[in-house]
Amino acid sequence: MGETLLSGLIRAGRSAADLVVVEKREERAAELAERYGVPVVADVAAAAEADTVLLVVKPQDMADVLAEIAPALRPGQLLVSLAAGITTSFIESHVPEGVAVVRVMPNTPALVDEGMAAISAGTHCDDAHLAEATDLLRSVGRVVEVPEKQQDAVTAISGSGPAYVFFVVEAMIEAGVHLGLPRTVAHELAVQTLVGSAIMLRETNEHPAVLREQVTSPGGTTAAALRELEVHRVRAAFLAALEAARDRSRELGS
Ligand SMILES: NC(=O)C1=CN([C@@H]2O[C@H](COP(=O)(O)OP(=O)(O)OC[C@H]3O[C@@H](n4cnc5c(N)ncnc54)[C@H](OP(=O)(O)O)[C@@H]3O)[C@@H](O)[C@H]2O)C=CC1
Ligand SMILES: O=C(O)[C@@H]1CCC=N1
Repeated sequence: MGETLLSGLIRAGRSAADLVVVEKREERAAELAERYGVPVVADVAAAAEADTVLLVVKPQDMADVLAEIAPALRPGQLLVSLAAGITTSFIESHVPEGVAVVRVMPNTPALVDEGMAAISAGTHCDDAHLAEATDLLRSVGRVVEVPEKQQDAVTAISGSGPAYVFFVVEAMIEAGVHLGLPRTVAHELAVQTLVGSAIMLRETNEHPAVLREQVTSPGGTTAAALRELEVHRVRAAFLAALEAARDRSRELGS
């Protein structure tokens, strides 16, 4: 996720000289420096001099990283965390008083500048901090502000969401192959169907149920397929899946 954001910031015209990446593994550091022309350092504390620090480590590593970086932080700086589940109050309790914290839940379509990010302000965050975080994330897609208590649900829908979509496409390709289509053809049909449907959703602004009804001819093929999806409780499975993701996000933050 960190590299996705880094590449987006550079595409959006941020100067590589204004960025510093922290990467401890030498091989990976060399790869990032070569690919993006950014300075890459191994010492977390060295990056703490930046006005804005993005934290893109796993939730399980967050306490260790905060312990490393905290002594070098100063009030007024902005910390932007992209970690699932980690609350702004957890971060605030590990850094000096007055450091501003913004919690963000991004997603991987940021790689193609079609990301969806939800942001929530912590206690010491002013409008300028929130605007800076919004600006960073807007480089790679859309941004909404949500109350922090909604972030676990956001994680379940848009943070993890791309994986569900890829899973469905994968299942459609496998089904196409099962029906006798060459794999390359099944792949192209499924992917373009997804892209076309996604653009329709955004451009028509219609409810998905309306668009689904337009495909569903009375007594036709789509009705036959949708009946099977209902019999196999796909809608209920999505509800259970998103609840599991929401619960896991809460767990990661506790
Ligand atoms: N993947 C996704 O779709 C999304 C991820 N997120 C969040 O983004 C964060 C990163 O996730 P993801 O990119 O998938 O995970 P990765 O494991 O790919 O990335 C985590 C990175 O953190 C580095 N790291 C770990 N410990 C330290 C440390 N002490 N100092 C400096 N760097 C460290 C790792 O380096 P190394 O490889 O050398 O160990 C690795 O590059 C998570 O908190 C996740 O919740 C949020 C939304 C979507
Ligand atoms: O799977 C995860 O925990 C991360 C957070 C949202 C998407 N990926």
